[in-house]
Amino acid sequence: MSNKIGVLVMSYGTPESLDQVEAYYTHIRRGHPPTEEQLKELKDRYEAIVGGVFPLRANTDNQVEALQETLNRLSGDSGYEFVCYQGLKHAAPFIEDGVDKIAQDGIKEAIGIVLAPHYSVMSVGGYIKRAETKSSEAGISMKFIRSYHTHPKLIEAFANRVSSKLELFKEAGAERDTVKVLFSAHSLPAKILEMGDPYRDQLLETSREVARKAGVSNWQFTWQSAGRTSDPWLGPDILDTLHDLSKEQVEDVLVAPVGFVSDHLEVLYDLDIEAKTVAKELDMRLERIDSLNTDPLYMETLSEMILETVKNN
Ligand SMILES: CC1=C(CCC(=O)O)c2cc3nc(cc4[nH]c(cc5[nH]c(cc1n2)c(C)c5CCC(=O)O)c(CCC(=O)O)c4C)C(CCC(=O)O)=C3C
Ligand SMILES: [Fe+2]
Repeated sequence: MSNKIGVLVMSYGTPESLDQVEAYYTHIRRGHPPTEEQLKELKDRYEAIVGGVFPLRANTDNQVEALQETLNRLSGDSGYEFVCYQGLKHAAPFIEDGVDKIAQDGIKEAIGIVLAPHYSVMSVGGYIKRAETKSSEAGISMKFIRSYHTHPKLIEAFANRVSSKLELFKEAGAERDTVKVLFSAHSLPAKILEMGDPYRDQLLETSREVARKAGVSNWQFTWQSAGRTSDPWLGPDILDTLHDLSKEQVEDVLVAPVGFVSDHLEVLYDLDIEAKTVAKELDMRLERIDSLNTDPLYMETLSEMILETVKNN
């Protein structure tokens, strides 16, 4: 008899069309609608990346499908069958919808995992809290994976991407060690540090391990995509970092956004359009590593974390 285990795969969520951007933004702002100006600015950014297509939608679908396939392949004859459900933070199907579906399918045991490797009480912590509340209401026993930022296969996947992009600089005549590798992640309000949040330290650990694995010594960490609010966010921001590097005569920069696992607005706009424009003004060459998306090493990272959690029951 096969023992079914639900896997709630949680991700940020994205609108599916331009007319859904307002509802999405209002949800991110905890029910406070954006001003006309804020809304236009966000719509403009989505239009700039792909003209009204929302890549994170299909990317998340693909990741969840690939995860279910990888997980069931790796679990072999364990006797378990894993069924994956999506639960999104700010768009449908919401985290609560995913838990409801698990319950409707009569599954009593589930694992929750987030498509973001690093834990912060403000990011992954928020996903887990909502899933926990809903699953206890629904009578599902749910365990969570809080982070997987140093899993060897995750490190390997990022390191492979760094190495292959460094080759491009080499072909263009730049010595490997002159290329500055900039690891980056989504900024959060600076107050998380006073709360003893592990987010920054986990990101630095990932960066250090990827650099070591790829044989990179010329690197630093920087933040990106900070919110536009009055309280201070973690810095330095990547745009300031580029200005500083330019003053140090750095000409070649490879950005490795290790806080993200998929192509979406923060990568395709904040890096590929905004940061690239600034680099160009400064006469620097800026490249970005490819996103993990459904990289088999990433799918194996998630699967191994899930299988371990089930085994340790
Ligand atoms: C830590 C973190 C991650 C990484 C971890 C994770 O993946 O969870 C992340 C990812 C993402 N953030 C995304 C989009 C947005 N985030 C915003 C706003 C905010 N992000 C925050 C944090 C994070 N965000 C915070 C503290 C805010 C301020 C409002 C609040 O306190 O909650 C806004 C509002 C406008 C703006 O500020 O730009 C947008 C549009 C998309 C989807 C893009 C797409 O659709 O392609 C993705 C993957
Ligand atoms: Fe965000």
